[in-house]
Amino acid sequence: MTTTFITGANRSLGYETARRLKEAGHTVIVGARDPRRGQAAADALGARFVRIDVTDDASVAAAAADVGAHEGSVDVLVNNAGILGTHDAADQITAADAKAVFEVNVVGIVRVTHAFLPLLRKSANPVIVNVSSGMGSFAATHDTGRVEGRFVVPLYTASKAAVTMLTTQYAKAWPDVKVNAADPGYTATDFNGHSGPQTVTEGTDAIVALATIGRDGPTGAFRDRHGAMAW
Ligand SMILES: NC(=O)C1=CN([C@@H]2O[C@H](COP(=O)(O)OP(=O)(O)OC[C@H]3O[C@@H](n4cnc5c(N)ncnc54)[C@H](O)[C@@H]3O)[C@@H](O)[C@H]2O)C=CC1
Ligand SMILES: O=C(O)C(=O)C[C@H](O)C(=O)CO
Repeated sequence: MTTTFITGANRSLGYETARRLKEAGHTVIVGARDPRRGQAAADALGARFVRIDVTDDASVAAAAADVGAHEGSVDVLVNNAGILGTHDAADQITAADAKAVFEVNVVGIVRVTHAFLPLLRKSANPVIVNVSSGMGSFAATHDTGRVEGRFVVPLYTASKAAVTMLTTQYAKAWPDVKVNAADPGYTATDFNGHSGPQTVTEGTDAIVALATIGRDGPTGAFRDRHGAMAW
C-alpha cells in the first residue's frame, strides 16, 4: 500500500493528481486549505481530507500529526500548492508581493517537507515531487518560443526557479529520499483563467510519473511530460 499526501488537492492539477494516484491504487490524502472544498474533493475521490495551509506552521504541524496518527507513514509527498501572485510589471512589484509568492511556493515547500520528512522516512521508498514550472527554467526563460503566450510574472518565475534548485539540494542532502521536480506545462486551470492548452490529465503526466517511480527511479531530476527539462 502506497500512502500519498498532496497539497492543494481540492482542485485542478492537485485534484487530478489525487484522482490518478487513487486510480493507481494509492491511499490518497487530500491536503487542502478550505475544509468545505477539501472535504468535497476527498468525498468525490473516496479519499481522506486533511486541512493544510502551507503558509502556517501550526496548520502544517497539525496535518503531519494527523497523518502520523491515522496512516502512520507517508510514501509519497506531492508539494503541489502554489500561487501565481501579482501580475504587476517588474517596476511595480514590491517586497510584500515577493514575500506573498515565496511564502506559498518556496517557504511552503520547506515547511511541509520538514514536517513530513519523519513520516516519509518510515517508508521503504520515500518520494517527494515538487511541482515546479518550466517558467522557472533559465533555459526556457531565454527561449522566447518556450514561454510565448504566458504572462510575464517575475516573482512567480523566480519562485519556481527556487523550487527547482531546492529540489536538487534536498536530493543531494537526502540519498534515502527521492526528490524530483515536475513541470506540468501550461495547463487550463483556475490558475490562469483556463488559458493553457493542456488538459489537467496532460498537466499531471509528469507529476504522476515522478510520484510512481520505483526504488531505482531518479532523484534530483526536473521533468515535464516529454522528459528531462532544461535547468
Ligand atoms: N496551471 C499551469 O499551467 C501550471 C501550474 N503549475 C503549478 O502547478 C501547481 C498547481 O497549479 P494549478 O492546479 O494550475 O493551480 P490552482 O490555482 O488551480 O490550484 C492551486 C491549489 O493550491 C492551493 N493553495 C494555494 N495556496 C495555498 C496555501 N497557502 N495552502 C494550501 N493550499 C494552497 C489552492 O487552494 C489550490 O488548491 C502550482 O504549484 C502551479 O505553480 C506549474 C506549471 C503550469
Ligand atoms: O507555471 C507555468 O508554466 C504556468 O503556465 C503558470 C500560469 O499558468 C501562467 O500562465 C503564468 O503565465
